[in-house]
Parts: sequence; C-alpha cells; structure tokens
Amino acid sequence: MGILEKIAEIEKEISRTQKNKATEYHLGLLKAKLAKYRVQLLEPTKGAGAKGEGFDVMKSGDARVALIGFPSVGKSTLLNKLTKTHSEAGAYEFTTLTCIPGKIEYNGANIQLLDLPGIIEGASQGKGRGRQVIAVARTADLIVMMLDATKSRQQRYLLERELEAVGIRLNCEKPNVYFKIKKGGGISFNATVKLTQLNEKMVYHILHDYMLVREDISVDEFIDVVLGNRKYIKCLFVYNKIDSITIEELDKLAHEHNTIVISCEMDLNLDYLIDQIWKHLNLLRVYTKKRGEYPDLVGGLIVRKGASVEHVCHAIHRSLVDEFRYALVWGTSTKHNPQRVGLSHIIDNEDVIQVVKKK
Ligand SMILES: Nc1nc2c(ncn2[C@@H]2O[C@H](COP(=O)(O)OP(=O)(O)OP(=O)(O)O)[C@@H](O)[C@H]2O)c(=O)[nH]1
Ligand SMILES: [K+]
Ligand SMILES: [Mg+2]
Repeated sequence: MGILEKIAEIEKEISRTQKNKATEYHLGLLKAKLAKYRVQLLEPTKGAGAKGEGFDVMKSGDARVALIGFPSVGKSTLLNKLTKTHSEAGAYEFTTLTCIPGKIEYNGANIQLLDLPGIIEGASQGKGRGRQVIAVARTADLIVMMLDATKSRQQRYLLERELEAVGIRLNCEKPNVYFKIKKGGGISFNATVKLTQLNEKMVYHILHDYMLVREDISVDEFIDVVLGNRKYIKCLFVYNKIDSITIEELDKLAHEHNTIVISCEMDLNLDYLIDQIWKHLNLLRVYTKKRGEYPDLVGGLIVRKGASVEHVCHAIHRSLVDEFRYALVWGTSTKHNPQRVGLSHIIDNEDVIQVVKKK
C-alpha cells in the first residue's frame, strides 16, 4: 500500500471513531501514525529528479518571506510592485512555475521576498508543485498567505490545512516540552504542571524515550514535539483585490487577526504591508558609534528580536567578543542613557551601542 492510501485509511478510521474517553487513547495513536505518514510525503522520493525537489533559491539578506496562495490571487503582481524583480503575471492560473526571488529594502534591512507557483487543495499530498512550494515555505521566516478578497472565505481555511498537514504551524509557539533520546532506551516521563489533555499511558505508547512536559499540551502538540520536525512560522494573511469588493466586506476582512487588506492594482495599503512584514519578522535595527563620534544613523545593523550585546558584537566583527570589556547603550533597553552593560544585555530597536574594548 502506498503512503497516500495508508493516510486515507487512517483518516477514514479517525472519522469513523467516536470521540470519547474510551477512544481517546486509540485516537491519539492514530493521529501519531497519520503525522508520521504525512511527513514522509515531504521527503524526497528516490529516483529521477529527486535531488532538485525544492526550488534551489539561495537564502539572502536578513530574512526570507514566502508568498503562498492559490493561483491568480496576485502573488506575482505583488512581487512586481514591492521589488525591482519582474515576475510574469497573467489572468490565467499557474502563470508562475518556479520560485522567483526579489528584494525589499526597508528600515536598513534586506528582505528576500519569494514569488512561488500557486498551490491547490491537495498540495501537501503532492498535487501540482505543492510539495516544492511547501518545502520553500518551511524555510521562510514569515509566510505571507495571499488570498483573493473576491473569493470564498473557505480559501484561507483550506490553505491553513494544507500547511498543517506537512508540519507547518502558523502563528503559534513551540510547546514547552523537553525531549531527549535515552541511550539505553526506555522511557521516563515527568510533568511540571497538571496535564488535562495527555495521559501517561498514551505518552508511553507514543514514544520510548525520555521527556519532561512543562506545559498542559494537547495530543497534537505532543506529537509535534516527538516528531521534532515541525516548523513554527509566523503568517500574515493578505487579502488582495479589495478594489473589487464592497466597503462592508472590506471592513469585515480588515478586522480579522493578523490580516492586511490590499489592492496591488490600485496601490492600496502596500506601504502598510511592507511595514507589517517588517514588524512580523521581529527584526531590530541598532546603531553603533565610536567614542567621541556621532552614531552612524544611516547604516546600522539588523538583528533578531531578543538579541543581546553579544549578538551585536558578532554581527560587527567575529573577534570583537574576545576584546570586549563593556558596552555603553543609549535607547529604550536601558534605564540610564548611556548605561554600562555586559554581553548578555538584551537590546531594543533603535538602540545605540558603543563597544569599549580591553586595553
Ligand atoms: N482587480 C484586481 N486584480 C488584480 C489585482 N492584483 C492582481 N490582479 C490580477 O489578478 C490576476 C493574477 O495575477 P498574478 O499576479 O498573475 O497572480 P499569481 O498569484 O501570481 O498567479 P499564479 O502565478 O498563476 O499562481 C492578473 O490578471 C492580475 O492583473 C488587484 O489588486 N485587483
Ligand atoms: K496568474
Ligand atoms: Mg504568479
């Protein structure tokens, strides 16, 4: 039996099985099995063309954003608007057949924007170029899910399902579970909180290794951790073609969570979109300065939110950490301006940093 048939069979069994206390355990095992097979779908198949599965586009710049959506929602039109790269756009489906990278320069950062072929329902099971597109989506720091404002609301739900099926988790945090393979085999299981959705027996049967659960997680979240190949990626939902819907419809869409409404054709809200992409990437721009000089406000360094002075030092020069004595920081991360800080100090957007080296 092929993987697809196995998946279909398990899905059928899950839908046949009534959900209650008595079947909870059995359902948990079925879900684990299902997840295993789905992930296998993503693995390159042996034989011709297996190597070039993804679209081989090099990562470049400070962050990568992937445009994911059904055909003809306007992905290529958007790339053409936001970057200097040209990607063919047309009124017919599957105009774009490969991955086309463009570059957005914003707030001192270079953001790589990837135009991709449209995906369709069943993409996760290999329909169209679905698998390749999804493989690229997994490498992104942010997914822009592009939707057609004139089409059914169902599209967003369908796409979310396709991405979920291959282990992409949108807009959620990685569950707080510590998991380690025991050398000699066997299982020990610990929880630091009361678990209301998982039980020990189920856990024992899903795995044979050591783990520590620090959060009241669900069965699905637990399976995610065990498989260890889940991707937790932020996603912005972008509705295009708002030039073609009513104000009432527009108002509804605009109020949804993590949602931005635009019109590529009429240049509506595109600046706001770029700003939101920047915000959702969680990038920080910091400025460096030398003693007795003004900070270099034109350049600046791009780092991730949560970065420490040590990260900044690395970004400036590899050996700077070894010569580091302390740093002076001006900005919102400090109580006094300037404040003397060590390597572990966490910096904020727009901070100014002066590194003082050992003599
Ligand atoms: N009304 C309207 N039409 C738009 C807008 N943006 C794009 N279009 C049209 O939508 C059609 C599809 O645009 P594309 O950019 O090719 O869409 P795509 O998502 O790249 O399509 P595929 O590559 O085939 O998946 C074209 O006819 C565009 O002119 C918009 O804001 N409003
Ligand atoms: K198109
Ligand atoms: Mg296209």
